[in-house]
Amino acid sequence: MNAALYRPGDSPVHRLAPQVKIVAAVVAVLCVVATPREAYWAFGAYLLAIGAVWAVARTPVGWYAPRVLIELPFVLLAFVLPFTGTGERVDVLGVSVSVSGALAGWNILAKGTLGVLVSLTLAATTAPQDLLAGLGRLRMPAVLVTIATLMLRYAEVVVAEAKRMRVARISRGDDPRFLWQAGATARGVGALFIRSYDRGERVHLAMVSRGWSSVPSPEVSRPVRTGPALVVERLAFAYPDGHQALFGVDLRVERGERVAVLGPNGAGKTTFALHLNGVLGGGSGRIEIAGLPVERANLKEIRRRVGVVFQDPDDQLFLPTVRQDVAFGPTNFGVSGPELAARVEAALAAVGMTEAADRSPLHLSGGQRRRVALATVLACDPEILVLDEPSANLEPVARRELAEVLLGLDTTMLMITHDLPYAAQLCPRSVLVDGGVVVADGPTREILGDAELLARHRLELPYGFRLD
Ligand SMILES: Nc1ncnc2c1ncn2[C@@H]1O[C@H](COP(=O)(O)OP(=O)(O)OP(=O)(O)O)[C@@H](O)[C@H]1O
Repeated sequence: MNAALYRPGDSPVHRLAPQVKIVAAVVAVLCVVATPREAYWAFGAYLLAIGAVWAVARTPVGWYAPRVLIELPFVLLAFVLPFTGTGERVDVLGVSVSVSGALAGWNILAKGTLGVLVSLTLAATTAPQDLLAGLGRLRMPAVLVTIATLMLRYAEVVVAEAKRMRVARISRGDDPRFLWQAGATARGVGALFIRSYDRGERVHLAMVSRGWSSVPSPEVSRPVRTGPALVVERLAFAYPDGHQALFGVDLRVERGERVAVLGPNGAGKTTFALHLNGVLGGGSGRIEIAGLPVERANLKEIRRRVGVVFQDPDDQLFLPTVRQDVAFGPTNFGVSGPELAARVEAALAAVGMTEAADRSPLHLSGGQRRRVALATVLACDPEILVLDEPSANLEPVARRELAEVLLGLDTTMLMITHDLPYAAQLCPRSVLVDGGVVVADGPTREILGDAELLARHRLELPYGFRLD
């Protein structure tokens, strides 16, 4: 939705500092609100001023027209008030209308419309992340900036989920235009909010894992890196609802190793991965990344070192363009200017998505999104790359191309996968997780060659696949 509200451009209005535009918009709205409702000339002047800003911003009236529909509730209220108001009444075309009700309706309609137009003008000429940066520069309380950031993404999530559910309903013979489908529509709205809440939470986790923080964090320190890339000792964790997902995981990974994390559904693989850069925590045990303990004081540095590519690329992508999404992580880690541009270009080139830099991630195919999601993490230049189901939903060619990209990286890699041939191709070593513990650890070929071990943990090689 934020992409739908923002209309990229290069006008003087677009180039104005976002904090200046935010202050101007707030002042404009306050002036509108304080204007006496009988000062009709003033409302006309406001409208002219807004029109002048549109002209300078080169945003046509047609761009605003459909979006102005969000003020529909104001219009309905303004329409009802003249009929329900009390006090002196007059006849208009044979209908009795309350004078004070009509004035109240006009007041709401005029001020509501102007307020909405000012907000739309701000949103149309300022990219969402610039708006958030502007709020930050205005020293808005961090909690408000956090809420605004998440509201933007949440709005987008709700719209995307609604579209998907609508398509799914129509494809099963439902026609949401008909009134008798209202019951199904209402149930759909309930499901929509639950689903979008879940996704909103996952998006939040993905943002946090790329160094996003609502509160200013200390500069990233770069302590000397010593020892193995990763050491995990007796890691145990229960979710807030009491469900124990990890029961004491032990793992040691040397630098440059590529390790597959295998295991049946619900084994605890994703829960484990989310601990590696402190997105989940609060259990017991110890994790060290290149000698640095994963604990609150080190989280920024840990998240720079450990990049997690989430299972669903839609959780990872939330900005209007691919380029902005790829720049999100490094920006959080303090990279800017030419270095930032170079990182973004290099990450997009590594995954073969340079051409898509200025497209909306929402308009890409599943395979392309997966590659961009990988680029968003590569741009952070992590020492350890954690991939959750990288080959899921990929067509064979995209799957092979992704394998080539991954084989070309020299980072330490942990790859959670159900795709056993992919594990065999990419990872010399595998760990098998089940019931929240590591049940086997060794060369991938040995683990995949042990049919009994695989069967005990609900794993099997695909039909026709042979280990050479
Ligand atoms: N937010 C949550 N709250 C409570 N329990 C959860 C939550 N997320 C996961 N679990 C539970 O924790 C256990 C481990 O889940 P996890 O997602 O880590 O498994 P997984 O090995 O990644 O599974 P899959 O292969 O299906 O992705 C499961 O039993 C799951 O139901």
